[in-house]
Amino acid sequence: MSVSIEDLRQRARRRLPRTVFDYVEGASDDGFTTAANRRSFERYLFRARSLVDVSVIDHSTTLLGERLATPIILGPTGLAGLLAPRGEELAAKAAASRGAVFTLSTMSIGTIEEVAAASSAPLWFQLYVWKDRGVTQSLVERAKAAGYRALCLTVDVPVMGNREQDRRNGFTVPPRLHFSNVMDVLRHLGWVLRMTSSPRATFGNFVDHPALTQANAVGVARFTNSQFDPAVTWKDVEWLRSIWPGPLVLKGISCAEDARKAVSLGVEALVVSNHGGRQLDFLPAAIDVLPEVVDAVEGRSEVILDGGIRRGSDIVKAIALGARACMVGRPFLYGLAANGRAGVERALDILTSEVDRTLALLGCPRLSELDRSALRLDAPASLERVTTSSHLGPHALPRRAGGTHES
Ligand SMILES: Cc1cc2nc3c(=O)[nH]c(=O)nc-3n(C[C@H](O)[C@H](O)[C@H](O)COP(=O)(O)O)c2cc1C
Ligand SMILES: CC(C)CC(=O)C(=O)O
Repeated sequence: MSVSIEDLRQRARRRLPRTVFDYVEGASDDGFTTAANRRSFERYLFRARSLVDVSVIDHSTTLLGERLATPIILGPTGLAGLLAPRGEELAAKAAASRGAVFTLSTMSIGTIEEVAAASSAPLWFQLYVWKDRGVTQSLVERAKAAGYRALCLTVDVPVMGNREQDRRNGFTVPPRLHFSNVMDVLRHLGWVLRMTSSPRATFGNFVDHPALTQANAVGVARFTNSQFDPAVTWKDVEWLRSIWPGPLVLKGISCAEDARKAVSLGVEALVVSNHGGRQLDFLPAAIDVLPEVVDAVEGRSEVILDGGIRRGSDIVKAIALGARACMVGRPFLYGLAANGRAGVERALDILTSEVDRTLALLGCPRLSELDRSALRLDAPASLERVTTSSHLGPHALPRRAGGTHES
């Protein structure tokens, strides 16, 4: 039985061919940022209160005007349908069963319409802007027609990050057998057999694209770099505002200046994210950027933290630092690969029960009442080893003016 996200990860590793697992794990360049996303959570320690009635725990939150049963959002992940047949639909169903938001990637295997039809979860659509603005506009219109509630524009992929392992593996869409991976694929016949029931093995929203035939496997970076527009600017945010009637979310914000610019354009929510360390390497850990962005927006936009969450305690730390909710990527993908819909539900249940236990032990029964006073903001000497090895220094965290830290 999987009792932690790491257990699900190990199961996913056993069940997936190496090239597919490597794609999920993929970090750019030296993997500094991916590792920092995890490591930096260790720098935030708790200040627990005792003798508080914690017999009832409330981990609900509000986001974009909606009350949500859980602060966990399933983030956009391209090609999730390679982990299990109809993978996006299964994950969206799991999200619905737990009251979580599911975000569908532009680059999913399942289409905008298939996923909307399969799930009653609150759905967000993640957008990559294509050079052909006609394609972009039609994606937005399809999402609107299918009932997606928010449009989540990813702003940290002007070009694809350098995922060296995918390049070594010759990872393509559809995945191709070649001399170097044939033995590995044969060792994962269960996956091969399961995937025979998949409707397709390429980007579902672009099935008619001439570059995407079964006969013509393309490298993900080659394809996306040829289609995504590296010239996207704030003007496009204004354009999207004009064609999308609902809330707009920007994902991939990593500094105060961009946060303030987004607020000035009326963007409703920002996702502090470095794409799980898959894009620009040597960005700081997302949790270390969070206070800067929270302080910059001054409550005029909601802030979501994304990157490195593997424990409920990570979620509690992010909420205490001012996030409204947290996105997870790999944790639910591990669950999906390990056991389909039930695996995603397991991932959500593991994180939720860890949130609840952490809140109880912290003496704060309501997630919405967390603030920075729940954390020790200065890394004590016991953390020196961690801070030294992470190159981040002990005082990266700006204090909120008038914070309750000393109370
Ligand atoms: C396999 C995979 C595919 C991803 N695809 C997308 C995508 O299509 N669009 C996007 O905005 N982010 C994408 N991401 C980034 C995630 O949305 C999220 O930012 C990241 O996974 C968070 O880090 P975590 O995996 O540590 O939770 C992807 C991440 C992974 C692992
Ligand atoms: C298919 C890719 C474009 C998805 C993505 O954004 C990623 O792998 O990080």
